Amino acid sequence: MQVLKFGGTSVASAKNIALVKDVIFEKKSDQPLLAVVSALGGVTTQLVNCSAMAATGDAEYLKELTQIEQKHIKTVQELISLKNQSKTMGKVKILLNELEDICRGVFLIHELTSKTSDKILSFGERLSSTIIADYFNDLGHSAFLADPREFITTDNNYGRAEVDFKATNEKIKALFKSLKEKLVICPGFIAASKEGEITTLGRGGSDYTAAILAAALNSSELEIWTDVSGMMTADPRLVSSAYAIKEISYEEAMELSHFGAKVIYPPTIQPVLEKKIPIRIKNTFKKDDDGTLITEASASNGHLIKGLSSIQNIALFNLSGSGMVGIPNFSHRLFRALSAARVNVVLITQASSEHTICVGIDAKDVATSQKAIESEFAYELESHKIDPVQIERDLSIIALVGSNMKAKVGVSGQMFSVLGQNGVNIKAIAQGSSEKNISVVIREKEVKKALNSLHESFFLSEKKRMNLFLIGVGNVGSAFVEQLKKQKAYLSQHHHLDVRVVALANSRKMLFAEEGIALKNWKEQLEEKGEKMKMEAFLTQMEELNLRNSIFIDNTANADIADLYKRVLEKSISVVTPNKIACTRSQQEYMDLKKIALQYKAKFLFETNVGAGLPVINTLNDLIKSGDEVLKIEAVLSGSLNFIFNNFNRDKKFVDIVRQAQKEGYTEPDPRIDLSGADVKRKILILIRESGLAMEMEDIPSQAFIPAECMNAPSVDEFFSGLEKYEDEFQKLLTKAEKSETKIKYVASFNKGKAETGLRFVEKSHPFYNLEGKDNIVLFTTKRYPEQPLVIKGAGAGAEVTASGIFADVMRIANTN
Ligand SMILES: NC(=O)C1=CN([C@@H]2O[C@H](COP(=O)(O)OP(=O)(O)OC[C@H]3O[C@@H](n4cnc5c(N)ncnc54)[C@H](O)[C@@H]3O)[C@@H](O)[C@H]2O)C=CC1
Ligand SMILES: N[C@@H](CC=O)C(=O)O
Repeated sequence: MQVLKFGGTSVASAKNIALVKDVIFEKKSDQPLLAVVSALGGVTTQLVNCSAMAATGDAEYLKELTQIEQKHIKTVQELISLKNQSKTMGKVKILLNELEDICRGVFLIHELTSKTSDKILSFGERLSSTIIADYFNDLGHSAFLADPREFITTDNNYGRAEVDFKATNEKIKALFKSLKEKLVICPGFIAASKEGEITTLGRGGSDYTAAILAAALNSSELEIWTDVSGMMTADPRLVSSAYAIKEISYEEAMELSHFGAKVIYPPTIQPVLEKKIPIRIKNTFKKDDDGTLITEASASNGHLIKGLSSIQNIALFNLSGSGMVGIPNFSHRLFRALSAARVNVVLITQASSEHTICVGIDAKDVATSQKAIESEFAYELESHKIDPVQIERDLSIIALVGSNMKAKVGVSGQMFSVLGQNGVNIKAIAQGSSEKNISVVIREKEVKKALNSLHESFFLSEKKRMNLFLIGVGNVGSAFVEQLKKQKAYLSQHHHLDVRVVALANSRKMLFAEEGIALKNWKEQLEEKGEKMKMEAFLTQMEELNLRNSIFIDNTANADIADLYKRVLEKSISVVTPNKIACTRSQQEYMDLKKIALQYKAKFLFETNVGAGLPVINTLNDLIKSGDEVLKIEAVLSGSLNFIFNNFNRDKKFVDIVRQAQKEGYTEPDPRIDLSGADVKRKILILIRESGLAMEMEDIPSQAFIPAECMNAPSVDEFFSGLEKYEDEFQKLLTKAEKSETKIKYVASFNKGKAETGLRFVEKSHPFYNLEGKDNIVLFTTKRYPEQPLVIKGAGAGAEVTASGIFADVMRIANTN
């Protein structure tokens, strides 16, 4: 006998029931088939509401009843051919009339006993099975309508009756032995007491009916047809990359279902589990999907875990106090008090110091639990042997589930590190010695982020998603987005990375898309769909989205945005920036940012602060980390000034070359920052600090080569006019260089604790002499490179190279997280 169970969604409408028919007709086997059906989707809830209303004397119950009637009548009309319709309609009407009479009785006497409630609820399955059996008969497939009241015998614990398996199994075997029909339709959920009264089997009742039948009839498999394609690796409403698990063991399935994957309700599968009958979960709406096969011992999926589960609405009770230590009776009293108050404890942890004990319960039980605990420990609380009970709400439990975790080192380490890197604080931890489940309690608002980052980390074949929040889409920012657009497919294929731009902003507009902005026409989208840029709104939205692996990229030269890094890092969101402002504020502020990044497990990366895309800071970091010491730095650090002096000649005016450098995207948004030497001062300061030394901007002297009047011009335009006026001064610099057969370079140096910046006329023999175009050069003389310095040289300005440096920082974060 093949046993299939169809849940409420599978039989919610005539259209869905037709899909059930397809599933049944496709079973080509000669074996008879038994289909256990639930009530039409939503009907059980309607019956509960209807009877509750009737019991309180609310005449509105009639409306609910009418809706129930209409739903069934409509299903008959849509499902059964005209010639057979009146027969089925007659049966349905009889049942509906009976239901109406019972509800009227409840309404009149204002009383709903659990016995009557079971009677009322039984109509859901009785109606659905009657219609479905007649539907098959109408299609010419003789179907037998079984009545579980005749063969599932229970006690009279109404609402959740206990099955008498001995009697039940005998009756089932006897009945099915004599059946001639190849197709049996059986209502789930209902049974009868020994006295013949209708009873119901409680939560998951239809699954239970199917499991009882499959076990009694020794079926080779039990199929549970529902509206999902099996047990998923995580809740698909929270983790979009979750997928159906192909094979899972009973134990794993029970761990997962207990923790949220509500495809099966563990107590209901007990009968098949005892007989080791496999259960297959299938999707009525996608019948060709594989589904999940649940067996005694499932094959490995090649990963450490089988799935992730989550339960929301959890509250934690924390009891602590010196009076608890070494008192054997303490936990017994706690759990007895909770049990007496009918509170289900979902999670327990106790520190080995015995100084605290922590229990997780459903948030709806908070008041009851608090009352029970405070009353049980009234004396200890009053005498301060234990501290006042601490309650934390708005929590969730998430758990890693899988037998493969057993005896594997580092699983919980991986879990905690992934959560830590994403700023998810763990409030409590529980792991049984079976090592099949590691549960942690976290804040409810972190659940989505936590599940997604764990899912990515434990199912390595999946893509790891990186979420970018980008402010500044000028020269550098635009080049970065364009590079990302080109590289997206490559990153996905070769690095398993799904890098998404979740937010884009310039100084006027900002645009957010949680699932990522389509980069094809990002500029138009920002213009057309973007809302007014407000920094606070940008940050709040980014924080509220609370996405895993988030990176804030600041491609501006703005001080107010640099002010935000602290707040961003404190949310465990990494910061990548070419903006030099944050790193060149006071030594204390610079150190604080680094400390905060470390504390919140976020990265603060700014490779492009010096030498644009050149690997200057990373090389220096590697030297220092490996124990080297910087003795001297000599460098040309301004791409724009190098470009200007390399192109300045008798045929070109100085101001025109400066304009060209700006046009080419080598200067700062405000070119006065370059021409004043401030940009170079910032860069050498960053190198000194990254060498592990302390210094302030004011400690670095610089020689100005631009007349003060020009530098102090109130606007960039007036600055350019000023440059024009002082052309003769610049020509003098050229004459000096020509006469001395030198080249003009703006040089930064650091030696014996002192830094300097300024113009130098370098001779042919100097390594800076042949520095072309917009190139930078950095010479590090260190303890390990004492004679020949370590040299880094190449393009030191320009949107493309800078963008690629930012890209490299993003990849560093993606690869370490
Ligand atoms: N151009 C280069 O070669 C290099 C530049 N950098 C740095 O890159 C950064 C960006 O430079 P560019 O792209 O050349 O500048 P840009 O002026 O072309 O672009 C700046 C962008 O920031 C936006 N922005 C400015 N203030 C804003 C605010 N308050 N809110 C939102 N958006 C704001 C602007 O709208 C614009 O989209 C600067 O910090 C610069 O020092 C670093 C290395 C090399
Ligand atoms: N304006 C800078 C580029 C960015 O750091 C330069 O000219 O070097």
